[in-house]
Amino acid sequence: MSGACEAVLLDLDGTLVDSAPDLAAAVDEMLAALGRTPAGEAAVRRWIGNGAPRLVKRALTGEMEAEPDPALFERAYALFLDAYQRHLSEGTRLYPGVAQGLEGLAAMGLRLGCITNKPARFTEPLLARLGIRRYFGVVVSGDTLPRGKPDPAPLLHAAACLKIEPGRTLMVGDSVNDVQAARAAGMRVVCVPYGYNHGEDIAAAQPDAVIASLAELPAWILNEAA
Ligand SMILES: O=C(O)COP(=O)(O)O
Ligand SMILES: [Mg+2]
Repeated sequence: MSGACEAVLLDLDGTLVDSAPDLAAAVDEMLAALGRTPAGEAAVRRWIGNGAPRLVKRALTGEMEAEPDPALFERAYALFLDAYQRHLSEGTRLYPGVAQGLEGLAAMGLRLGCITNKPARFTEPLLARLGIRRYFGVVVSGDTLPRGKPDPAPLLHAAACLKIEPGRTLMVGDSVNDVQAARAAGMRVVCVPYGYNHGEDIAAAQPDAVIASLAELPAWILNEAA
């Protein structure tokens, strides 16, 4: 687990991009179509991270793990998908330091992957529109495999695609799901503190390090994991 770092897997929402404004717009449009009160962006920020179906269930129930009526969920999920498709990249931006960090990692010759719980139909256009698709040798979305993070499968799948051992692969994320998936995959994990961790301090999940921005990542790897 302490081999030199040869690949870096990066989470999308809350790590590379602040997508909360567009996700909140889609959630609120869905709720309005169902005759419900809007949730607002602050609530949506706490609900992001376990994929789109769970986000919609949280918006319908106000609970993190509750199951809404299946027929209501189906209707709401279709409304959400339609709304998010239209809002996808209106207000979504790269966080400061992301472009510099990706460029630095690529210049070090590291293989890069993007591992997100976001559905693939949104991941690919978003990466392309923000101009960062070309950095990633593999993209694994929330519906690429039967299970998303915190299951280690998406991370192990990405490492296998890049032909790099898990012990030589670093996960970078914003949430406890990223830390748990990395630990279960036998990978080191670095977190950023600015994303969506359900309102909790990410340091409590005990990643190997917390860095203020991705601009710090190339130097961290050179010092800690080269
Ligand atoms: O919950 C989501 O849809 C996305 O979350 P992630 O990109 O942080 O994995
Ligand atoms: Mg995230």
